[in-house]
Amino acid sequence: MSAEKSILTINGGSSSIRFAFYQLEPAFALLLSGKLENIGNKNAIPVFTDNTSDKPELVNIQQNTYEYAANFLIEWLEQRPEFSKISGIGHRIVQGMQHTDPQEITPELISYLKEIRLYDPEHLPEEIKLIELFSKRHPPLKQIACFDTSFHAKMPTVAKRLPIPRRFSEKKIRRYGFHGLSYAYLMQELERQAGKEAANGKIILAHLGSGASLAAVKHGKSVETSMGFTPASGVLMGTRSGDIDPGVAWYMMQFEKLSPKQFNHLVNHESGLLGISDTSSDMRELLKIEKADVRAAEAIELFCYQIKKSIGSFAAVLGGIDTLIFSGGIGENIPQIRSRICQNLGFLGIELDEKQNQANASIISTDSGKVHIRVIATNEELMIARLISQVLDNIIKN
Ligand SMILES: Nc1ncnc2c1ncn2[C@@H]1O[C@H](COP(=O)(O)OP(=O)(O)O)[C@@H](O)[C@H]1O
Ligand SMILES: CC(=O)OP(=O)(O)O
Ligand SMILES: [Mg+2]
Repeated sequence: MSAEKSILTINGGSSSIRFAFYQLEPAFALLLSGKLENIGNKNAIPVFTDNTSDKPELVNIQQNTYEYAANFLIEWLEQRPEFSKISGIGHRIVQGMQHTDPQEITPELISYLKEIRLYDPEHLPEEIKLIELFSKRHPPLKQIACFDTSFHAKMPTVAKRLPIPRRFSEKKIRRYGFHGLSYAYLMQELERQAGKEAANGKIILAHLGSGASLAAVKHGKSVETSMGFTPASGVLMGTRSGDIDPGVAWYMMQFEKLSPKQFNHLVNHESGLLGISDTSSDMRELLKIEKADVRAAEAIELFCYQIKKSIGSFAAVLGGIDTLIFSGGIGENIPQIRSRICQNLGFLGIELDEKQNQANASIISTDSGKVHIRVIATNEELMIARLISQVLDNIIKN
């Protein structure tokens, strides 16, 4: 691969798009990165930030639709000198069902993703839109899909099963798990920081962002994770309910007369921290008001409680725990939340060093605590770049 070559990574979510340009040789120098946030959020203006500049550019996007925001971003990217040098674009694709390995995005793959796009209406439609916009404007550019499910693809069958009639497993309706690009990056980073032996142990990874999940990893392999068939499941999140009694779905449809679309909106956009607090999906905001507003306090309490429960059950699955890793916007930046999650987990060997924790240090466990507790900043974009570098040469040759 030529020394000039670089790639663009795109991480498109339901309300944000993150991007990064990486040089491939020397690998993986970051050339430019940024994000567009608040797309489609009723009360917020989408904001575009260029992270790498000395004077970060902050632009308010006038029209709050995904279409407009995506077009704005693509036009902005095209004007960067870095764009003319890219040899491919890597996309994070949240759900691909049986597709898990990084692969070229072909017309066949796009039509398959379109078939399943409403399985995850919060991520897939927007991800497909971005791919199609790039291919319309730059047909020769290779685009590569990197699936968020890949990290969990070899979970034991028992962890993949859903206890519904067998015929649905033929339709591949099962547990998949997500945030896999983040988990793969955290595992590589753990090995780099703590060595092979640590990365081979019993590990619980907590990716706590506006979407949140946990994974249990043994001998480097995912054995359990909190999300299942869609990223609406597992622990409660910023606006997502996480797991709820299936009977609640019945109640909502039968008695509250919610349509499937309205139910999806309820569990993905009106629930979680926002639903309980009635105020905000943003943990920082809730922490500011929790003393004065019991609803905010209750939302935070339930978040920490559910994550604590997941840690306990994952420790049971793993038969112990050697390392606990906090990541994502909340996991990386909010000591009070880490502290509340870890409270009373001493029986598992989880003991926080509060001074280190308050300092957001990379190791936040006490010397005597059996479990190594770490804070690692995740980097899904860099993981996409690493994955692409392994397949791009072959894709270009073919
Ligand atoms: N620098 C920060 N300091 C404190 N909290 C943060 C910070 N960055 C993000 N958060 C919190 O993390 C959550 C968003 O996480 P993030 O990982 O940025 O979300 P996303 O899933 O969209 O990538 C919000 O609840 C926010 O309050
Ligand atoms: C899989 C998932 O939930 O992703 P995000 O947190 O980016 O919404
Ligand atoms: Mg995220």
